[in-house]
Amino acid sequence: MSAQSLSGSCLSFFKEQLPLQQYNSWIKPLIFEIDGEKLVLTAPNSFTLRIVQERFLPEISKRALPFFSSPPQIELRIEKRGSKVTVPPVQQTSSKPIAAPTTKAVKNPNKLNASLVFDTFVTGKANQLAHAAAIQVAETPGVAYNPLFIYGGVGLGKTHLLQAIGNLVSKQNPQARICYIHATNYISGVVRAFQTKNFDEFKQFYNSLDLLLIDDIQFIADKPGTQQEFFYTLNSLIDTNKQVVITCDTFPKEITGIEPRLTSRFTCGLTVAIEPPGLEMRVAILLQKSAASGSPISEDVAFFIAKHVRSNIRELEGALNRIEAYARFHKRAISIELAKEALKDLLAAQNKQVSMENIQKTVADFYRIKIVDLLSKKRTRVIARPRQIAMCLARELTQLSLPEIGNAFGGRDHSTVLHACKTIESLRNSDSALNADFNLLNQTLRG
Ligand SMILES: Nc1ncnc2c1ncn2[C@@H]1O[C@H](COP(=O)(O)OP(=O)(O)OP(=O)(O)O)[C@@H](O)[C@H]1O
Repeated sequence: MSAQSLSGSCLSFFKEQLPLQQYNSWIKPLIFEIDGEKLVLTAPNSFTLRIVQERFLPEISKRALPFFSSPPQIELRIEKRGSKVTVPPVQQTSSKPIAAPTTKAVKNPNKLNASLVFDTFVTGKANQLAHAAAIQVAETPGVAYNPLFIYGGVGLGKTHLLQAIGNLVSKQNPQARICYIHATNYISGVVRAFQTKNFDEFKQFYNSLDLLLIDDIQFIADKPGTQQEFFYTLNSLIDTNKQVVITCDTFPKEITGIEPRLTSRFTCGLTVAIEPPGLEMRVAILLQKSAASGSPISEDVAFFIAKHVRSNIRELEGALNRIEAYARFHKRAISIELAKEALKDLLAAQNKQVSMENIQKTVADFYRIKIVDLLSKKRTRVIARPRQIAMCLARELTQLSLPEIGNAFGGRDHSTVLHACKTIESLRNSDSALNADFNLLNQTLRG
């Protein structure tokens, strides 16, 4: 029996049971794989993963039973950059090669990527603080902000900045001992150190670094052994003025499953957000990327793409690549007409509006409140704030008018919706945790 039949069984079950928007958001993107006696489920992002874990796992386990000889172990993963984040062997890089602490020579996908430098990083309001902090840290490692903690949604440039810091430090000081590592690989290193009882070597390796760049730290959630080890590493490096830079998909205090002493250590240097880029910045990125690839596009075309691809920079790059490939294949120059043809599927998908039902359900799930409360007259902060966020998202993601939105939230006045939008806009500037929630919800709803 194959993973395909298992996936088919789950998909058809949930398609019948759930509203289409929910099915499309949470179930359809899942990848089902069978690995021996294990079911591996891969979700496109951590939010989807959390929702699946909380709401659908029992039913998925039930549906999986006939495909295994005993109740299967279920492993959850997140898909990243076209490949899945699993727990591969430890790899690290250094401007001066450093022996890996627990692995034999392996291919090194975590090597510093020479193209991810500050010169190719376009800046704008959404990332200028993070960019400035990154430059300062790269120019004076261990002195300015330690650790530097950069957080933001998927595909917004966190890895790029992390790598740019590594590349600049390496250029300025070729002797520096630098390690760029994805958190999943760090976890794997801890596991191997346990297995091979090689903790001294493991600790020694990390404690000897001049610069530790650790990507997507949220993956160490619910891994107490790794957290303990990382806590010691972090303290040891910071205490000896060695620079640590950490990236994460959310604000430190918002990561669940991480010990408070560690999250509090994360915030003792500088915490900066990267936000989704605005229209002009998306245009600037497209112009830069197309010029770098040798087929510069016009501003008109860049505006056209940027207006339609709003979720993140990785998707912007994807759209540009698709247009360039389409133009090459058809031997035509890039124009708005050609861009429309190349992005036909994407544009068609976008025309399907995000529904009010999906916004309310997603926000309620996210804040763990009931939809009826969201629509009720209750004014307690735990209900009122998510309600204002949902209204603000509805304004941004649907074509509905203010009175229509008010109506959908238990018959409220249009001025209440306007007030909610203004409140959230202002809070997004002053409350970084709320801003991160808003961005995550926005990205999830946009799909
Ligand atoms: N400001 C920018 N200027 C130019 N390119 C950018 C910028 N931000 C991101 N990119 C490009 O967008 C792509 C995605 O960025 P990156 O991998 O750094 O995102 P991320 O925030 O680490 O995402 P994830 O959370 O999925 O790991 C990369 O190819 C990167 O070079």
